[in-house]
Amino acid sequence: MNHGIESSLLEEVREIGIQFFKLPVEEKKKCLREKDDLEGYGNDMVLSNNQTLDCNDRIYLAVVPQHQQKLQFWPQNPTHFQEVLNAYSSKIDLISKVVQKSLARSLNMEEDSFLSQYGTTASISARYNYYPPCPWAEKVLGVKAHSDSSAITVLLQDKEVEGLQLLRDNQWVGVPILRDALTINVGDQIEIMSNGIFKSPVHRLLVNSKKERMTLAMFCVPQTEMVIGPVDGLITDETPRLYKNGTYTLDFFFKDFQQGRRAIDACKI
Ligand SMILES: O=C(O)CCC(=O)C(=O)O
Ligand SMILES: [Fe+2]
Repeated sequence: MNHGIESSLLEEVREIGIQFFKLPVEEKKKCLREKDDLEGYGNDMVLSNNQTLDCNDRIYLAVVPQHQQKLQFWPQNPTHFQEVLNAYSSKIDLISKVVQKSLARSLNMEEDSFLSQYGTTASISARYNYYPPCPWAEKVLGVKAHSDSSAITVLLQDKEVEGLQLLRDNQWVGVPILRDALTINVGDQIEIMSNGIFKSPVHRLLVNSKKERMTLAMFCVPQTEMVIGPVDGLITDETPRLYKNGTYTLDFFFKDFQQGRRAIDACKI
C-alpha cells in the first residue's frame, strides 16, 4: 500500500501479461527459453527425473539494468509490452531501495548497510506466472514450496484469485489480496545479510480448479557475483555469525529449488 504506483499502471502491467499468455502458442514460442537458460517463455524446467513439476506457464526476463536486457526474449506482442514493463521496473527499483533502507534503519544500522553489498549495478528480474484452471487442483501445486533467492521480491498478485500461502509455525497460511497492494517478501539474500534477523519465508502457490490466476514477481538482487554476507554490525558475541560469505547465484539456487530443497541451508555455518 502507499507505494506510489498508479492503479492505471498496475492495470496495464496485468493487461500486457494476460494478453501475452492468451496469444497462440506459436506466437509465444517466439520468446521461447533456450535449453539451460532461465530467460524467456516456457513452463517448468526439468533438471532431473525425480523432481516435482510445477503447474504454470511463465516468462522470465532480466529488466534492470536496461542495458542487460535480452530483447530477443521480450514479447513484441502486445506492442507496448516493453514500454509498460520498463516503466513498472523503474518504479520497483526505487521501491526496492526504499524498503531495504528502511529494513536497515529498523535495526538501527546505516541505511545503506544492505545496499552497499549490491555492487554498482543492482539487478531486477521479472517473472510473470500464469496458472491455468487445473482440474487436479487438490493434487498439484502452481509452484512448490520454496523461499526466494532474491534480496527482496515485490509481488503483484492476481486481482481476485488467491493462491499464495506462507509457512508459519508449520502451518500454511493464505495471503489475502488487497486491491492495488504489492506484496513484499524478504528473500534469502536479506536473510543472510541480516544474519537471520529477517527471515525469507517459505511459500507455495496453489492452483484453482475453475479460475485462471496471473501474477508478476520482481526479484531484486545484488550484482551477480557479488560476495554477500552478514553485515558486520550484526555479528556480536550474543549473535554469532550464522551464514558464510559467498556469492549467491541463481544457478546455485535453482539446482536446490528444483529438488525442493532450500539453497540457503548450504550457506549456514
Ligand atoms: O505467483 C505467485 O504469486 C508467486 C510466485 C513465486 O513465488 C515465485 O515466482 O517465486
Ligand atoms: Fe517465490
